[in-house]
Amino acid sequence: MAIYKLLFIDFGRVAEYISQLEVLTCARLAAAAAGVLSVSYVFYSLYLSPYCRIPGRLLYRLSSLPSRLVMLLGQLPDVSEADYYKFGDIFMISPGVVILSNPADCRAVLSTHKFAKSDMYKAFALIDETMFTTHSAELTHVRRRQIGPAFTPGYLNEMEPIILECGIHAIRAKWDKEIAQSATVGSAIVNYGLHFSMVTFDVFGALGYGQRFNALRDNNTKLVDWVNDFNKLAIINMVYDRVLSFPANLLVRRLIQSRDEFVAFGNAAAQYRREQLRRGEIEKPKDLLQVLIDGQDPESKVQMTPTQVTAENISLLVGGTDTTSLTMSWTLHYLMLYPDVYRRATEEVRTAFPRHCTITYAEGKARLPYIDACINEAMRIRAVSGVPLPRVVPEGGATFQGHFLPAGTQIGINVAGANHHQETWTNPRRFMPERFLDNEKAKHNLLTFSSGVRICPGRNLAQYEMTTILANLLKDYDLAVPSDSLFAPGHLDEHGNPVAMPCTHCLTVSPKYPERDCRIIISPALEY
Ligand code: HEM
Repeated sequence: MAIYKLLFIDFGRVAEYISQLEVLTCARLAAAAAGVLSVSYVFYSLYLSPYCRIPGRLLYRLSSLPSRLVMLLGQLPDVSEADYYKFGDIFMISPGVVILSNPADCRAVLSTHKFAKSDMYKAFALIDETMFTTHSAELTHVRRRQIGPAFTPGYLNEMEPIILECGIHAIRAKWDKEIAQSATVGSAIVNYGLHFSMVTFDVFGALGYGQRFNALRDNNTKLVDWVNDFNKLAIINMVYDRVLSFPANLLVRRLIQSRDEFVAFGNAAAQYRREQLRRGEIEKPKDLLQVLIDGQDPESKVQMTPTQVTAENISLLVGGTDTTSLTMSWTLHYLMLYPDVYRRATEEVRTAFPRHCTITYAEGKARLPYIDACINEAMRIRAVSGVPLPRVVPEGGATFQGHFLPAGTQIGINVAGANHHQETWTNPRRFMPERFLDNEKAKHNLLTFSSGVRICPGRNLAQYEMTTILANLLKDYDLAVPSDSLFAPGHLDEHGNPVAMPCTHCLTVSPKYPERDCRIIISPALEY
């Protein structure tokens, strides 16, 4: 029996009654009903919902629109950081979405597969499920066992000649050429943001595809364009998850075509490698592509299919290029804002190494603790992953900061908030690399690479690139901010710290105006 009969509602008579009412009266009734519903919703959200005692901006607690808008405008990193300072360890950013900023809480969530990644990650599974997109603990384990060997120190040492060739050697060649061709004798202005981006793509192109793209030298942006298109498609897929099906796919035809070309390129690179090896034309190279092809889970003995190889390769490329280059950009930016830090970093490297040499990762790690601390401090103060990492509360719910969160609540791990946590970091708004010197606890509290079961598997590769590039550049070049730069040491904020260039966020936290703000004057360091 229909429910309305149970409730003794005769809809025929209701309709007849409504038809007899004047239009104006109907409108008034509708408005009154909408008003009552709205007031009830606000009342429920603020006083009755399970989240009603959790602080947060009023509008954010009532609707998901403000946080979506903030995200669209690229302001999420600033808002996540500012709201941490305003509301503390726990706050709401959207109905049913709670942000955690206490490093211990964040680590507790990230330490277990029980708090699974949210559905948002599915948007990136544009080819196949990958280590990055999967919810499955089992697949995560398998993939980490298959791909993980690429990021061990032993294997990274084997890959280091390529990292140096496509990284620091390529930048040196570029910068020397810029200086030689500059109208100003002995110096040039370059855009480090652009150059760091190009080299990380070149390093990955060589390691993941066995090819030299020479993005930095020849401005070949093929790989960069594919990744940008891939990211755009993933973001649209996040907003509208049927975009890959007819008819919506017609609107993103170009992006789908670009993805298909990218996949075909990846498949062909792997196939070519297999054939070269089968014909005995080459020795087995030591690179990422080879690990992806060979990678076998020691437990299940499972290897990846060709599609999985290509999907994981793209996922590593997407996850590992901008993150690394942007971290280098923020590091250099902060060094320019804090002249004492810059001086100490250059003194350290120029005391430890002769003028004409290339510092390897192992040498840098062993003898350049201050530069290592500068990179860590840049990763803390401006984490390129500084937006909440979404996870879901499991069955049974969970309690954080005295608030019970029911199952299904979405948690955002506020990397920016945790990295500014005032009880964890002294004077968190200030760039102070020395806080990382001889301080394993500080490194443990740094959440920029995430933590726990889904911690960034590529962090060691990123460290190889960042240390070798930054240490060698600080050794070989004198760097200075152009006189027309808006962001210089003397330009202080209300807390007495140099104002950093503004940032924006798409998938990573990047300078908002890189053409304007990432310019730097370079000149060869004097012989010493
Ligand atoms: C400074 C550079 C980097 C930073 C700051 C960084 C940061 C992160 C963070 C925060 C996560 C967790 C994301 C989440 O849970 O939503 C992550 C995951 C990941 N990163 Fe990185 N990353 C960097 C470099 C790299 C590199 C070089 C690679 C590979 C070449 C890489 C590959 C990955 C992959 C595959 C994941 C997914 C892991 C999983 O979900 O199990 N990353 N990274």
